[in-house]
Amino acid sequence: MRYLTAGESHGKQLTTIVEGVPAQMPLSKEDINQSLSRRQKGHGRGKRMQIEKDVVDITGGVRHGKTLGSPISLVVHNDDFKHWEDIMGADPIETDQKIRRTITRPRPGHADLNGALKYGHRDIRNILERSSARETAARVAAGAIAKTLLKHLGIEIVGYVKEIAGIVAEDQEQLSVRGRQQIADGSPVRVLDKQVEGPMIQAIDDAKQVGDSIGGVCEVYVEGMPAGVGSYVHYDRKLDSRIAGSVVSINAFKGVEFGIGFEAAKRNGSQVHDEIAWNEEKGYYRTTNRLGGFEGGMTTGMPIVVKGVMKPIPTLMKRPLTSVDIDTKEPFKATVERSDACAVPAASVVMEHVVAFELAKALTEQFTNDQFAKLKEAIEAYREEIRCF
Ligand SMILES: Cc1cc2nc3c(=O)[nH]c(=O)nc-3n(C[C@H](O)[C@H](O)[C@H](O)COP(=O)(O)O)c2cc1C
Ligand SMILES: C=C(O[C@@H]1CC(C(=O)O)=C[C@@H](OP(=O)(O)O)[C@H]1O)C(=O)O
Repeated sequence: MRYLTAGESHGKQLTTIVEGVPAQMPLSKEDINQSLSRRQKGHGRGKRMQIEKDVVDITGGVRHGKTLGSPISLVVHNDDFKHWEDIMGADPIETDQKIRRTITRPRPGHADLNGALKYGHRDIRNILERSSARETAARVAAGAIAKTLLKHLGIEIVGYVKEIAGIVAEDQEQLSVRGRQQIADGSPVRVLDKQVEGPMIQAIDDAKQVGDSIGGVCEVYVEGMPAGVGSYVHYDRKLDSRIAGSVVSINAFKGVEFGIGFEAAKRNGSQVHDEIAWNEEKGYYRTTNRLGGFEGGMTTGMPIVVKGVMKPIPTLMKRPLTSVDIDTKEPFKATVERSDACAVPAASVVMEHVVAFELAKALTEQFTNDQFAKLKEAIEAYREEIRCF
């Protein structure tokens, strides 16, 4: 499976093409719309989320509620486009209008300056339109198809907020995937301990009030992946490395951890590795899950636990950093009209969906992607084979 997305933040629409989804898998608009709607929730977003109501139009690859095996094309319209038609249209415009609207002041921490240097654009709008995390709506649409595939195979995945501005949601460790889903379904910023919910929301409100931004940590938890998915034989087949790449590819994500992650550097080996046990019902399993479900680039059959860290949003409403105008070369202090103060809750939904895509991709590569029923059958047979191994 693979996917491509196209579209600018304030352009007409976002388009996603997903290729390699097995034929005859049940898929409805509702499966995708639920995910799109979850991505739009979450405390800390700016005014744009009040304008957009993301819903998908399936324009190819699905007929009568089932996939055809052909590429699936998905469209999500930008409701904000109506305010931007003259700025974002594909047709040429008058030079004086162009000059008036040209953006020449790059924001530190965004793609503005590097993108302008690389592509030679003197109007930074040509960079920010595509580097905007609006594109994550298209990625969530692709990931929702992957999630549907996983669900039909008995694999459950959920993403939620782990930490915001240093405030940690401690009580999640003991929860099952269902418990974690309840957290994510309600409001992605809600956590088990009500004591924690308050301070997180407060931290976001405080940042908003002073016109600054804050980041945090998202966690994705997966139950039901069989052991041995991925491979140790070549770097680009290691599933943990593919997941790490997909997480860091989310806008503003700067790091990834599996299981205890960076904490492993401080511990002895006996406190890091997970002992192997066996019983008739489960087959092989680990008595702990400190490595978060991966050994040798392959799943261990234990829950996958992966964290991603999101830096604070770079556009700062009232605490502008210094930058340089690319026309005048004069320093200036950036100010803005609209931005998110914190997008960690929304990003946890994005992370869930990019991880889901990597898992579905690995399963369809390892087993089959022709017919969904055959994929299911092959995985069930494999589960039984490894249980008795
Ligand atoms: C869901 C989500 C919403 C975001 N909203 C904003 C925003 O409102 N303003 C902003 O400057 N950056 C926002 N970002 C972050 C930028 O898109 C990101 O920092 C930028 O693309 C540069 O990429 P980098 O931070 O990965 O280097 C958002 C990111 C995500 C995941
Ligand atoms: C539009 C989305 O997020 C946007 C991501 C974003 C950025 O710079 O990354 C900047 C903001 O866009 P605008 O300048 O239009 O307010 C966010 O709203 C979305 O998540 O759907």
